[in-house]
Amino acid sequence: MQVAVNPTTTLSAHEHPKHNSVSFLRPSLPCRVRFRFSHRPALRANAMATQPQQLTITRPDDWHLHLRDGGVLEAVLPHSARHFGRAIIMPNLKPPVTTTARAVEYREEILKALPAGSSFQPLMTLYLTDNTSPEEIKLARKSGVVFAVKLYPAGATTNSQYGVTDIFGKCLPVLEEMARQEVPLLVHGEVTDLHVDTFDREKVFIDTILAPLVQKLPQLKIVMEHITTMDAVNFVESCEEGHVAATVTPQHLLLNRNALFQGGLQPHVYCLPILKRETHRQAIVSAVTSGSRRYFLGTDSAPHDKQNKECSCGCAGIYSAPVALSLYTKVFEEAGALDKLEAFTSFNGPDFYGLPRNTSKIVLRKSPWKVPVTYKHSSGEIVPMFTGSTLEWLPSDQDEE
Ligand SMILES: NC(=O)N[C@@H](CC(=O)O)C(=O)O
Ligand SMILES: [Zn+2]
Ligand SMILES: [Zn+2]
Repeated sequence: MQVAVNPTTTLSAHEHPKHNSVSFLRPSLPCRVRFRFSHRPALRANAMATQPQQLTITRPDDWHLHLRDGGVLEAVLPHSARHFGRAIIMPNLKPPVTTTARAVEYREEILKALPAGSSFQPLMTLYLTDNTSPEEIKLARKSGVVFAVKLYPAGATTNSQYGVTDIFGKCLPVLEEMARQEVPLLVHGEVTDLHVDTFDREKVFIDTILAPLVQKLPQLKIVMEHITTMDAVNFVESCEEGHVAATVTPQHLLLNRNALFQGGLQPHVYCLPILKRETHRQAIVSAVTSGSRRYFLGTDSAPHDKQNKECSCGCAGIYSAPVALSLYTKVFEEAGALDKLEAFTSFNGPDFYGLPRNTSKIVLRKSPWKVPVTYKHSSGEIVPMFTGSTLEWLPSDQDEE
């Protein structure tokens, strides 16, 4: 990774002096008030003196992405394809992608919707159900286009109603086949028991499902998707490196649960697992910026039409694809860990999946830019995370420089 302290001077990242930085939750998202990052002025002046203005990093991948289909796919795909080399494509369509044959078709739809000249690669996944067969896993492996299988506990999140009702009762033969074929299991890690408090669902899932699963099938590769708690961090750290890893979203690094209620109910920061309290956010930031190889970028960018977010029973999901790279960079900058950014965005994911790292580069420049208020699609519009606000880091392709 190269770091430029001004646009003309380039240092390698490890030579760069760590700056004093603050990591705190800025007051967020009052109704109709634009989100703005604020630093304490004294620290800001100090930080400005040493902070780099430009970074060149290996092209990142997104290891957790919802692209949907039809008009929404066409509208959102360019935002991911612009800067990411590859993405793990989530299978929770309506109806879900439960077979390799359907994954192959869906992949074709995505490739067709790509902007001309894009080399973005969709890495497909299967949606695990109570009836998925070990045979399907062999087909998936043989296809060369399916890279993982996704576990949605039935009822846990958007379009999860066909998900698994009893993992140990119904899915062990499939999971054993996945371990044999080295197909990773991606996990939405929340229990669905209505008696369990929403904020505890990840921890209870770890205790009652994930820990026993790792004990039973230590060879199965598992990615705990979109982790939100220090319990998840502790769990991931307790497992063998290379067997259990986690993706982390921009929202769980930047926001705590206050953001949901700041100045009124805020549907555009509602996602699952729900935002947690500040101590959990801090634990995730520390884990991710520590340089550990167990964590990698997964935006969980999850577009829903504005109407389905701003209504009496709004959908869970935050559309972050256009802003994610700016936000991750911000998080690492605030933690004084810009030298660890590239491993998180571009190395740890492919290393875990056993895929080559990307060879092309992107440039992240400090150049304030305004997030559009909405993005139109064929039958509606999508409100992005941090709608209408100004972000500091602007990503661009190296050859655009
Ligand atoms: N994260 C979300 O809140 N929503 C996702 C589903 C998921 O990843 O759980 C979606 O598909 O909308
Ligand atoms: Zn999920
Ligand atoms: Zn998701």
